[in-house]
Amino acid sequence: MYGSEKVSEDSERTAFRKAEKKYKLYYDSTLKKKKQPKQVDLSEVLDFNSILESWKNSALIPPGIVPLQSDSGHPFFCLENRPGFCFIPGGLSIEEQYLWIKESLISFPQPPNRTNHNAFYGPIHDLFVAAKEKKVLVEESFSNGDPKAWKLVEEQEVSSRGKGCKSISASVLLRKLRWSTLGLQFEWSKRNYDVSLPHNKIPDALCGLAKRLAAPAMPKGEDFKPEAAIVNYFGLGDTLGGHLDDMEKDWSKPIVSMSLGCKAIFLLGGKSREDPPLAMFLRSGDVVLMAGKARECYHGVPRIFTDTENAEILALELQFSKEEDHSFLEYIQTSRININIRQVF
Ligand SMILES: O=C(O)CCC(=O)C(=O)O
Ligand SMILES: [Fe+2]
Repeated sequence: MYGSEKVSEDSERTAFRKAEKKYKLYYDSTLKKKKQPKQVDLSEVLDFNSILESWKNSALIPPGIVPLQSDSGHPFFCLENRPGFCFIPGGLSIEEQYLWIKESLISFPQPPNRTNHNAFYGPIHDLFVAAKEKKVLVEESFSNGDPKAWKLVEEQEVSSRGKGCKSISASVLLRKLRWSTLGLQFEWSKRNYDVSLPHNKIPDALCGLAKRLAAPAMPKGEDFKPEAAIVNYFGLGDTLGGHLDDMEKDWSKPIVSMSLGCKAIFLLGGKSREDPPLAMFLRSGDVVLMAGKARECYHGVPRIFTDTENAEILALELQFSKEEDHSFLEYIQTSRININIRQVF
């Protein structure tokens, strides 16, 4: 489901794939100077921020979009032709965005939570701090024949280990961090939850937040139980290919999906990859709910924007302007984080 995965020739020709190709990042090879992203026509991308503004100012709403209000009075939108899909513009306050960006970088990738690095390097503790301290992950081999293992060491220590020693800097690993899993661990190779893997419960504060956000998409009288979450990390050029999240038992319960950091384009397709998807912007703080019929809809993220004009992270930059937050600011200025929370059973 990640951008690097191969796509078959047939799926290359679907309407979903065409939209992915339309929006994905290409560089302009006609320009001699610095690599420049190719211009892309964004005129068909739904912008719920401006829809909200015109709704508030003049009660005008484009056809097919249904404006609603949560119990707390927060506005959100549904789509007539995609029942079960809700878009909550600015569903997270700036303070919540600040908190969950920090948690996504500091706590969420901590073992026993797994990340995309586990399969190759084993568990890595404190990756974000290690990157800040310019540490390096080195491969250790043991003379007693124990299997090799990777360990974080100070930069200066690397040269003393000799030329043959395999190593990779923590900052490169942080850049290559693509996902971490919280609560019940998702096993990507089997595309299922592996309940036998050690795991911590989803933190209470995140549970509370997810329950509150899930409310507009919940069946009446039922309670959302957050049991697992996938945290996706995107740098410029990273994509999340069209997919379904179909490994949870009860599709009447929503997936609660929160966007943090740089703006992205989200594609919401239909039941088939042949259905032309709707494109919409996802900004920091936006929340998407997918429940019921919407759980059968292909979706993905073909593009994130990291340039000042398009990233739209000014408020976040101010929030992270203290000296002690510099490393978070640096990361989020070129990244997007998505936390999506699920009830598994
Ligand atoms: O990044 C996003 O907004 C969507 C993430 C998603 O669909 C997933 O992880 O299943
Ligand atoms: Fe998904």
